[in-house]
Amino acid sequence: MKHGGIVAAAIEVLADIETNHRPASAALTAWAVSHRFAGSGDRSAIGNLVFDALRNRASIAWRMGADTPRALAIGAYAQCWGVGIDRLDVAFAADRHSPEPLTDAEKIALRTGSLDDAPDWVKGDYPEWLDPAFAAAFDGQAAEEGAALAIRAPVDLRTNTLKSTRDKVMKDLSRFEPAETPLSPIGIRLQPGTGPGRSPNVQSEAAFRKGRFEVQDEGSQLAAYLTGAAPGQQVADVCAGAGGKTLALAALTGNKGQIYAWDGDRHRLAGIHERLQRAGARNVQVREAGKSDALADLAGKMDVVLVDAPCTGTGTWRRRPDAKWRVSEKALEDRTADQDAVLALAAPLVKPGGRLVYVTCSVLPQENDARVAAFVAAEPAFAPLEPAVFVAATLLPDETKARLADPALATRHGLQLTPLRTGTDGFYVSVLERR
Ligand SMILES: C[S@@+](CC[C@H](N)C(=O)[O-])C[C@H]1O[C@@H](n2cnc3c(N)ncnc32)[C@H](O)[C@@H]1O
Repeated sequence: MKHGGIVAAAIEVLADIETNHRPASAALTAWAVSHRFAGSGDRSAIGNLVFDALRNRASIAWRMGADTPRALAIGAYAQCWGVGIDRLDVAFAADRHSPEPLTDAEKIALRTGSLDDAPDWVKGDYPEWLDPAFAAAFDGQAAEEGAALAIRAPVDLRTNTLKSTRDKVMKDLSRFEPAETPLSPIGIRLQPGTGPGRSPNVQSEAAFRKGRFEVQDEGSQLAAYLTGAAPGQQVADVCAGAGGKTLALAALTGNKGQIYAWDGDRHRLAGIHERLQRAGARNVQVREAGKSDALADLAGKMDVVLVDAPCTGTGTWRRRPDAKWRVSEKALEDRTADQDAVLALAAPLVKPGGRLVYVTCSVLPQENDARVAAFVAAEPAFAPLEPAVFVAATLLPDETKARLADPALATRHGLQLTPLRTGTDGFYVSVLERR
């Protein structure tokens, strides 16, 4: 497909998302099913344009003076793919599947649209109702932090040290031009595609099938390190989901000691068994999902309890931009209630002197420091550690420890990683010691 057709298809998909309140991935699949002539390259180009439009929705709408699917797709094509008006006109003229030619008003908007007078939520491309939360979290940098959450994310991989080394995996994947991640000593970064270009799909690689690496954002890798888990320890992962952090913990503990993986939802936990096997993780016991008495025998015995809490996922907007415009005040309220519930469930498992580690992939203070503050008010036996203290107690290299101990990353009760600050997804980590 030529670019005119790609823009037209993106307009259709954006309209479907808006009209039918569908997730972007479902709308893209529906489009592909009804347009079987489109090849996989076309489908990923259309997907890229749709996701770029959603990542940058507020700023495109401001510049274009309209929030319609057409304005968003054309604006994303010009703003994110760097196509000037002349080339845009040529691209549209060269393809009979193009949308209607640009109007004079669109041409003026594309030429002169500016964000100079735009409010922070437009410059930062986040929902207006979250402005107070962003202002509180980022003290004068809300627009910049939001804008960094609106850029395509790289593909980050975690070397599975139970089976390989970073150097070997980088050789396995040399055709993707891998680079070492700056902070995680076992992370590998592949750059995302630009414009219509595909991002690397590494899950069909032999090295993946052999369990030598996992796809995992560098921030998530760091969160696993920040638990301080070490070989020989007893660790409970009570929101294990499909096991992303469980696998990282198994590698960190070198298969020595015991990890107990559990989740409130049996469907989410179901995927963990196959992943554990592929990764060669042998020190993980998966406890029966849903039933919290499945953890009763662990009470007071754990060195580390990880609560990788359910959250709004605001820190992952680079990867899931449609979620950004769907998140609601009600969803935020529901998640904070879940977070309080799961902290209360996890706390009794920690042994005296042990650590409760609270993690979210959110940047909203309501889900982060506020939850920790509410928890310690109810459970005075737990005290949040200073980031410099819990960072020092990890197996991270000294340069990473120095970077993560930077006071600029510290919040009242923990540590906040963001795309702007650390080049990772947005992750919050608080470590509480049981006195
Ligand atoms: C952020 S996800 C976990 C991701 C996973 N740890 C990983 O690294 O791939 C949060 C998980 O918390 C689970 N959850 C939600 N409420 C819960 C509760 N009250 N008790 C236990 N798990 C809960 C959800 O089912 C979900 O799998």
